[in-house]
Amino acid sequence: MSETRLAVADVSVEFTGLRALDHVSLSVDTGEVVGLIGPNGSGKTTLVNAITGQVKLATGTITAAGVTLSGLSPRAIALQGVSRSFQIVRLFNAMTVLENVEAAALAKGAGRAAARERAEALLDEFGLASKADELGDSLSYGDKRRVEIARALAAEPKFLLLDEPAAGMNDAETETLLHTLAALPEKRGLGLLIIDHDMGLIMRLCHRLHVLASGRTIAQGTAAHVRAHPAVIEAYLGKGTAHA
Ligand SMILES: Nc1ncnc2c1ncn2[C@@H]1O[C@H](COP(=O)(O)OP(=O)(O)OP(=O)(O)O)[C@@H](O)[C@H]1O
Repeated sequence: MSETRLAVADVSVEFTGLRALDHVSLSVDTGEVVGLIGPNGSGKTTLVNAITGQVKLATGTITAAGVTLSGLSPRAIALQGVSRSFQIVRLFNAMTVLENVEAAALAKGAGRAAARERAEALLDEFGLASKADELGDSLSYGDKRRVEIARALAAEPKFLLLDEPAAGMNDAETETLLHTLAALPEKRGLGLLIIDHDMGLIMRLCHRLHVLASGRTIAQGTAAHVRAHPAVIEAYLGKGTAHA
């Protein structure tokens, strides 16, 4: 079992009357960016929820750096070095940007001075230093998304899972985010799993792609391999959408 791998093995998730994930296996190694794509309702967010303990598994196991995550609480999973952002941003609106990021470092056990230092460095990295004292609630949508990623990183994760980080960003913001995210795996020694509907972003950022349709893996591999895969073409064209 690899000490540097997030491994999802044979995972199924069931909701009443619906198998949202059907025996899915996927891995993310340290230093790697893996894109999770697929049409609407294909199970992408459910897979991230399964990894972070928000939904129960009907089959399978999930390990991070050799530690079994399945069965642990979301908080215990976070403490094992798995951080995430949400499709719908969840900031502490009554706290400042700096406090939002600092809180995540404190929750992971950093002392006050170290947490402040870590939070300030992250705000710099994400172009948010000038907004440090603004309340979460007052930020633009793009800024909220950046704060959420900075907050996830404040926990110094081994694996970072991002659910549509570029949603609602304009082209310039997306471009800046692309460069920031691309640098993360090497700079911070982490593995990145990213869901996004922006295929330009996904194709440029990811080393490998994993494609879901109706809860099943239909293709995986490089962008070139996946783009040419008949099942992928059919899944997208069949639904009349290119939404990932
Ligand atoms: N808590 C839940 N209870 C019941 N059904 C759910 C729940 N969460 C998700 N589903 C269903 O599971 C399926 C997969 O949903 P999921 O949100 O994982 O898809 P997705 O690929 O992330 O979609 P999108 O691209 O639209 O965000 C959908 O049919 C969805 O309606």
